Amino acid sequence: MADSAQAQKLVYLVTGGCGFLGEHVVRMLLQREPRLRELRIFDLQLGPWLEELKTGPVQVIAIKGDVTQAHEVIAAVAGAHVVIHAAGLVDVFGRASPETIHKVNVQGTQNVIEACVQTGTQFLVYTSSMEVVGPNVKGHPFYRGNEDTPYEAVHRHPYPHSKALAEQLVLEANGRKGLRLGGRLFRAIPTSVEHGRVYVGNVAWMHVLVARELEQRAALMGGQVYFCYDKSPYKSYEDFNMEFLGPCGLRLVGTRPLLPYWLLMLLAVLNALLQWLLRPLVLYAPLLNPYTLAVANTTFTVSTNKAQRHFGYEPLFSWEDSRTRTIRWVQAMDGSAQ
Ligand SMILES: NC(=O)C1=CN([C@@H]2O[C@H](COP(=O)(O)OP(=O)(O)OC[C@H]3O[C@@H](n4cnc5c(N)ncnc54)[C@H](O)[C@@H]3O)[C@@H](O)[C@H]2O)C=CC1
Ligand SMILES: C[C@@H](CO)CCC[C@@H](C)[C@H]1CC[C@H]2[C@@H]3[C@H](O)CC4=CC(=O)CC[C@]4(C)[C@H]3CC[C@]12C
Repeated sequence: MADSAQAQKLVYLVTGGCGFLGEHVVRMLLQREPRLRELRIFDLQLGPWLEELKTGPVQVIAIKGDVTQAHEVIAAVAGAHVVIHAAGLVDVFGRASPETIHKVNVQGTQNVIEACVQTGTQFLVYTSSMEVVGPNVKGHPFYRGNEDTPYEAVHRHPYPHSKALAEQLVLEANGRKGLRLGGRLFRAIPTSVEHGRVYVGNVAWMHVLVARELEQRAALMGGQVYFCYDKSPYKSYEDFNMEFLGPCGLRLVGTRPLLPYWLLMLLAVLNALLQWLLRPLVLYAPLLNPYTLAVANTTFTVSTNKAQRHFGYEPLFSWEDSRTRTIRWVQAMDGSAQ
């Protein structure tokens, strides 16, 4: 009894805990962090699924709050041993204004850092983005690179720009005291363009491990950047999607892109122009714009074992398991959309 009371001593806060990644982190912490006493979940929107978590041995506290509001963040952070900051505005489609993206991703992160410093929370794990590294607008491939691979990063788009600024803030702060299925998709991207993808469960697992090991290995791990990786195969964006969409009844038509690249780019530019023209009347934010086309059309994969070397990370879910789970998830999403 005394042992378990002593063992269960940690207070964690997950910002963006009701988002796609955040929910996985929350569930993973409850399953796999035996030292957890209290788990605070901070988000703009709280999901109804939180209720079921409140009946377990860990005290789960849902906090409806906004990372852009410094006082709300301080109140949530106070007394937490570890903060996992996964809240963010993910938008590469022009839905939100650059100012809003900056406010949530950069100012929000600054507020989290300040709250940690002010309240004495020593351990902050920040979810960045591959977009911070690239691909760059020049289309330079990043072929199975690792955290030390030189690559010319250029951030013209508001989302990667904001994530890069926020990552820099976190690094600098280190050490400071204080769909409908059944249909066809048309291939647009060559199969030779390789994309790195990671199963969300493994990303969540890496967060849990980093947070757990950070205290013991602060000298090694503090201020470090870790790529997320697992055993997912290197494939083009569309071929990878077909690993899940194929078993759900979708078919990818064409072994080569059906439209030439210049035509896709023209469509992308037209979309951007339409977005600009229509903005006073209606929000037009299609999937295809010059930025998303450049990302989809540039090889960007990682090959590293830094997380394994620094804190013993091994993927929790095999590729087969990740694939099966994702197929089930896609099927469930489709079911609930109908
Ligand atoms: N979706 C992706 O492909 C990738 C996402 N990331 C990063 O991972 C993190 C989580 O992303 P996802 O779970 O995919 O996105 P998501 O949109 O599902 O989750 C983000 C969560 O943050 C919350 N949030 C947004 N603004 C907030 C605010 N002002 N205050 C409090 N909470 C707020 C949202 O309500 C949402 O629940 C983000 O920081 C994102 O930049 C990194 C790499 C890839
Ligand atoms: C041209 C289309 C033909 O099928 C395909 C368009 C696909 C794009 C919408 C996606 C291709 C790559 C995606 C991005 C990538 O996975 C990295 C990301 C990381 C983040 O932090 C946020 C999301 C995203 C930018 C992701 C967004 C969608 C794509 C651009």
